[in-house]
Amino acid sequence: MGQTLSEKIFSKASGKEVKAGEFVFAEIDRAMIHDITGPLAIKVFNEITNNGKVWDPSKIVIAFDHQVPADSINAAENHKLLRKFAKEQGILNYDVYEGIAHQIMVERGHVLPGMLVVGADSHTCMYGALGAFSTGIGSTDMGSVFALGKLWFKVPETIRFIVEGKLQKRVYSKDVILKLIGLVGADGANYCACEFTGSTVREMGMSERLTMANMAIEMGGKAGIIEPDKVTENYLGEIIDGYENPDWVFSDEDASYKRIVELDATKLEPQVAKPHRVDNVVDVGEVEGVKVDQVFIGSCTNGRFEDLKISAEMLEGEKVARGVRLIVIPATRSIYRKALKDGLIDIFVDAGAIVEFPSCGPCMGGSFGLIGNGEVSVSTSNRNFVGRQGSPEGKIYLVSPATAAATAIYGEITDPRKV
Ligand SMILES: CC(C)[C@H](C(=O)O)[C@@H](O)C(=O)O
Ligand code: SF4
Repeated sequence: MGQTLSEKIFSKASGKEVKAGEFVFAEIDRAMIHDITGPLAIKVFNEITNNGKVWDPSKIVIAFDHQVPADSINAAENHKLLRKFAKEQGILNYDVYEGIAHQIMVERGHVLPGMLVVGADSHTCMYGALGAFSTGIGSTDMGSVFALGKLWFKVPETIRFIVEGKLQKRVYSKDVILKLIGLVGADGANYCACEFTGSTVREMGMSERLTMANMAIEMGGKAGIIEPDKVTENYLGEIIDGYENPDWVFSDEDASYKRIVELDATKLEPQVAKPHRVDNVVDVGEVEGVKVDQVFIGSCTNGRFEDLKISAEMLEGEKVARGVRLIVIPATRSIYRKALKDGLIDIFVDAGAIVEFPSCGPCMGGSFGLIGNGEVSVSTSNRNFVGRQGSPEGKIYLVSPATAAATAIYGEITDPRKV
């Protein structure tokens, strides 16, 4: 019997041939913390090592993204603590205002195919788009990773999602992943590696693949994974000088899967996750006309250059509907710079949007851009739980950047194919 990509990565990381269901103690290739989860990881690390040294400072990344610039004294103190720790430990990969941790991890070349990566954040599953096994862990687990460079895992079973066919105009990977989450449910892939494959996925660029893997956690997945190919090679070739001979890993033909889920994507309509569950997914036609107060284009799910470009092309020469707030946040500084150079920021500002500097922004209602009682938010992010973006009496609909742009123009949920 062959092995899945995840079984292979865990075999390498634990130094023995393993199958799903086995418990392993595996070596970690990269570990990420950010301004919310980092302080507790450091506290635990200091307790268990008596203020010792981390296992390998070059493998640790510290990002500042949830509350930047500091929006409270508490946040400022957290930032201070992280900077101090980075300096004391010789951690060079710490960036105060560079953008969302997950995007930094991929665009700075911290993640390579075949790696085992952990991050103290649930959407760490995103980096699997590069053919790595990457998963979110708690801050206390991270404290021990910092000390040992190892962590125990149960090797997950894999669900294979095979998506076939050409997507219609203005239907994107966000619609595909929302559809899949709707099909299997928010707990449909609990503790499984979600492997995305099929011609639709192969046709996607890296930005779209990252959106898919990012939301694996919203169906309970331990990781989102896409086998590496030419797209992966080109992406890494552009960001890493002299990148070659990748340590690529693939699932064997005869690997065993927990489940295979197939989707014919040719007739897929733009999808919307209605309040208050990510698996409450319908075709856009079912919610068209719902009046909105705020539209947010950004987050680790859809804050990349390609997402901004899709939205900007639709907003060019248009105005945001009266009474609607459109907040646009590029995921990282480099995306922001590219969007500036390419004139996208001008288009957003001319249309009446508020463009903010890279951060998580309103995605989890942590700092700014909150919604009030009874208000409706349409968001390109990944969660629409009660109170996620402010008032528990508010409502959040999750959509693609195209549906978000169309909605901002009309002030009500709108099918992007009409714009
Ligand atoms: C703050 C952090 C723990 C959290 C996560 O892990 O997902 C956040 O990023 C989120 O999206 O809810
Ligand atoms: S953008 Fe949203 S989902 Fe992503 S890490 Fe930040 S808060 Fe979490």
